Amino acid sequence: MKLQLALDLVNIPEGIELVEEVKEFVDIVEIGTPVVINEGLRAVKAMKDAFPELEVLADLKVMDAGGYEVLKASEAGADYITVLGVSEDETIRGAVEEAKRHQKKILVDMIGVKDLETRAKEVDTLGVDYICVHTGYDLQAVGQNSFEDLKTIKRVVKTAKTAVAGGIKLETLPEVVAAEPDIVIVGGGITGQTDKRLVAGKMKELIQ
Ligand SMILES: O=C([C@H](O)CO)[C@H](O)[C@H](O)COP(=O)(O)O
Repeated sequence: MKLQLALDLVNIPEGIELVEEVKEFVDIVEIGTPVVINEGLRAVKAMKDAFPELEVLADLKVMDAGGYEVLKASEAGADYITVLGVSEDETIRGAVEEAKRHQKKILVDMIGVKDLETRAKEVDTLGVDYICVHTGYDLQAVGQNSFEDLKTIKRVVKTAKTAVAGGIKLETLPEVVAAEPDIVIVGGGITGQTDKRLVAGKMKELIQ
C-alpha cells in the first residue's frame, strides 16, 4: 500500500518545502488540480527535479483529448496521470495507449460517477492501472466520504489496482487501511496539520 501526498493549496516553492518535511514517509507526490491550474505542468517538472526518488502524479482530471494531455504530462515528468471515470471510453483508451508508450500509469478518478459499480466494471476493461474512489471537497463539505465506495470497487474491480481519496485523516485511516486499497491519497490530513512530519510518520506506520 502506497501513501500519496496531495498538494492542492500551495505554490511550487511551498510544495517543495512541504515535501522536504515529509518525504521519507511518502511514496507518491500529487500535483493537485488547483496547483496545475495555477502553475501549469511546470509544477510537475519542478517536483520531479527536486525529488527524483519520489513518484509524481499529475492530477489533471483529464476529460477529453486523453492521449495529448497524457503526452504533455509525461513530458513534464509525471509517473501517474489522472483521467476522469465519467469521460468517454475513447478518452480513457487514448490516455492508456499514450501512457503505455511512455511507461506511465493511468489512475481513473471516479469522482461524480453515479453508478459506481457498473462504471468501475467498464473502466476495469479499458486497461487502466488504478481505479480511485474520490469524495471531492464539495461533497466532503456536506459530510460525505468514500469508505463504502472503496468496498464496492474492491468487490467488483478484477484487473486494475485501487485507490481512495477525499478527506482522509489520521483518525479515519485505520478504516481505510482495513479495506486494503493499493494507494491511499491524503491532502489536508497532512498538509493542514501543524506537525506534518509527525502525522505523515504515523500514517506511514498504519499503512505498513
Ligand atoms: O483531488 C483532490 C481535490 O479534488 C482537489 O483537487 C484532492 O487532492 C483530494 O481530495 C485529496 O485531498 P484531501 O481531500 O484534502 O485529502
